[in-house]
Amino acid sequence: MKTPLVAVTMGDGAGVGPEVVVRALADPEVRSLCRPVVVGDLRRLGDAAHITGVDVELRAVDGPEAAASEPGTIDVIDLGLLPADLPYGELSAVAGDAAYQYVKVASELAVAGRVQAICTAPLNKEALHAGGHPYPGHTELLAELCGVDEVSMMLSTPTVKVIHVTTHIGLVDAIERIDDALVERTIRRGDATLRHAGLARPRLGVCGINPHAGENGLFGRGEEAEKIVPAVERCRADGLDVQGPLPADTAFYLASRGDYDLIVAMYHDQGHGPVKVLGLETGVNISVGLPVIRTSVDHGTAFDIAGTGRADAGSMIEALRQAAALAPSP
Ligand SMILES: NC(=O)C1=CN([C@@H]2O[C@H](COP(=O)(O)OP(=O)(O)OC[C@H]3O[C@@H](n4cnc5c(N)ncnc54)[C@H](O)[C@@H]3O)[C@@H](O)[C@H]2O)C=CC1
Ligand SMILES: NCC(=O)COP(=O)(O)O
Repeated sequence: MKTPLVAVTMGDGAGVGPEVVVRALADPEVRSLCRPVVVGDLRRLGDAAHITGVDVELRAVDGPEAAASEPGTIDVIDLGLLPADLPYGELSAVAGDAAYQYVKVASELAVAGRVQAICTAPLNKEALHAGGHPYPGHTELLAELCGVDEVSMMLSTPTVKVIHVTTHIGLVDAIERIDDALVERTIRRGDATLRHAGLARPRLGVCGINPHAGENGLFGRGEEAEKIVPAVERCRADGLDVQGPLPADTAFYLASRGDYDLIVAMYHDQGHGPVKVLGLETGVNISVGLPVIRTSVDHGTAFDIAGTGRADAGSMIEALRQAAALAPSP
């Protein structure tokens, strides 16, 4: 049986993206699960193979259809956008623009059905902006490229999964943006995703916004009652197994001991903080609501170690595993 074709974007060439990509794609287990094709710069990937000591042949291909399964070869759609002397660990508008172009090509391949999933290495948001693409991140960029209005960010680890109601906006704006309709749509997207993954009736815990979920009006301005309770009630009325609003700190403790399959976080750091504490190696970022499958590493460009060969590829390997698991049959 053929494994799914996955377009792997190289991310920001000044960061650890090329290193985690070559390390992950040399992993025999990854190659038994999918046929990857990297969208990036072949020369930079060669540099990364040298830095990491990964013994691999890099091969330029015109399209994903030629992608091989063997771990000894990495197939690359070479956009050739980066200068040979691009420094590691420094913000670069050229690398930011290139990272955008890789995602654009990968999304076109996915929308055309030429790959079954996209898996992204990290881009640097400041570089992306400096390169002329003012998107908050991949999620919003892919939503626009795929013609979708709203996408949710899910972080998945073996113990805790979390979906976010808001992500890359300021905290004051996030609280302003949260309303019961957005909370409800996020709950339903999370529930549907876990059902699709095989859970018959996922158990969801919904965080409050304020400390102790407002402690019955002691803290905050009644945001829980106004923005969260109606959404939870509507979802429960439809038979979803949803509890909340819960104190966010307790919600993550309860999820870690197995009481919930998915936590619904109201804003970026509420969901990301607990997941990052579990380690960078196993976390995967999954876009929920796109017409294509997209997974990503759960870490950033790590400019402090880029070019040193120290980058751990665990998150990239897990992101590729999840991409292969979620992808439709080729
Ligand atoms: N999927 C994506 O495209 C993501 C992109 N970013 C972007 O990355 C940039 C840097 O973000 P930071 O907050 O500094 O986080 P970061 O994840 O790049 O770095 C935080 C710390 O973790 C370490 N680290 C990260 N990845 C590692 C790996 N694979 N192996 C070993 N150590 C690793 C770094 O060396 C650093 O000490 C920002 O522009 C941010 O927006 C951040 C998260 C995800
Ligand atoms: N905090 C997660 C992150 O920054 C990744 O965002 P995206 O690029 O996947 O939208």
